[in-house]
Amino acid sequence: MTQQFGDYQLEIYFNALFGVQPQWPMAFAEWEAKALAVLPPSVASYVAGGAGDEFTQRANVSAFERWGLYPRMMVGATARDLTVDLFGMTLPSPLFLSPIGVIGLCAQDGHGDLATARAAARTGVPMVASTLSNDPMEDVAAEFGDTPGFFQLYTPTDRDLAESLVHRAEAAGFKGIVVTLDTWITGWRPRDLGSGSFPQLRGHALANYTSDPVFRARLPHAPEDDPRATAMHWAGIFGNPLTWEDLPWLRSLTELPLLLKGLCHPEDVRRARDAGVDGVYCSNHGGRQANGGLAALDALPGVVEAADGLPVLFDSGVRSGADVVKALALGATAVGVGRPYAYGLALGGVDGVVHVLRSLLAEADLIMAVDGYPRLADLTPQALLPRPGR
Ligand SMILES: Cc1cc2nc3c(=O)[nH]c(=O)nc-3n(C[C@H](O)[C@H](O)[C@H](O)COP(=O)(O)O)c2cc1C
Ligand SMILES: O=C(O)C(=O)c1ccccc1
Repeated sequence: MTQQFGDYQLEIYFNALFGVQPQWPMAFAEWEAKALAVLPPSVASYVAGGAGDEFTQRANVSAFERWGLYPRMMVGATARDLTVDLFGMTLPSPLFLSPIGVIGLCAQDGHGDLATARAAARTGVPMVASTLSNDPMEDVAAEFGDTPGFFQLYTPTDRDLAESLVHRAEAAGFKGIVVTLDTWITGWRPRDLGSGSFPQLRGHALANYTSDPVFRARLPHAPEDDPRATAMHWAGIFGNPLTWEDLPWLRSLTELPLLLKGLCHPEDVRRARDAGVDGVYCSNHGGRQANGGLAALDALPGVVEAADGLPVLFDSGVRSGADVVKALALGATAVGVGRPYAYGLALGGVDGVVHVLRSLLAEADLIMAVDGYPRLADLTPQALLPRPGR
């Protein structure tokens, strides 16, 4: 049975009819404003901020405005099918939760990684769990229920540690490894620089390292005894400036599906494909890494063409169900939600994340109904028209 995600709308109206008013904001701008007001200021600016004057971050969002979906009438789209096949699994929807390294800090109790995993269990929306986590990956994976999860690897320079992290992810039951390529060095982020605050350097989100036997063995003291030295050691091994010559080694670490995150150029996608990756992940890290660059959405069609049938995951700038539909029409296999769920978590914990995901899915589902595209396969580039004059 496919879920009719649009039913969330009826649930909200009927609840209100019987005296239960909606608990949370219904649109991104309000989630964001309210969440930023409740988060500690340094976390709020870390999450909301990006590289440089945040031109690319804004471009990610405004790129969606340049496309419009052609409405098609008399299709009879009474039932929609949003199920997606990915690496042999059938997912109820094409959404996933993008990795957010400080998601733990977005929850009041500091366990936002676990809360996000619980939201994944409740919605069937897979979580891509970051290497940077307040709770060890084994504890995060234990919350997934029947929903598959993916592990996002920040490849350390210490190869033994990289291997240990991947093997732990396999043992914990993750269904794929997502290697992020665009963050081996941190971009120029004026907001964080202005406050001199970088969460990981203050010891946050390092639980996957401090719980790792290889990492621990390299430290002269137990991480608990000297958190500052631990964070300094982490800073020394965190970022590996990988080259294409490293890809066979990464590929050799696991038989799980291997995806590369941060690919935007078609030539890079072809190289990745030739080297045997199982999927590509088109993203510019939400405009947090390099400013002045293109919107990720503008790179998506070229990535899809070069991927030549490999699954293409996409994120950067998705703020609404309409955005989800447009990314799917431009060829994404699955669409990642980033900042919006961090804000949902800050506002309402697990329920807040579930609300954000259900809202995005309800809107996407209702657009597919109203505009006459009942199946994901109906959403093709021909369904879109660039808006004139933009
Ligand atoms: C606060 C924050 C932390 C992030 N941490 C990670 C991370 O640990 N690993 C990773 O691959 N991407 C990370 N990202 C990037 C997201 O996975 C995703 O690409 C980005 O949020 C998409 O942009 P959007 O949120 O503006 O839609 C982070 C993003 C944010 C906002
Ligand atoms: O903040 C980020 O986007 C992120 O993923 C990160 C993680 C570690 C170092 C620098 C950036």
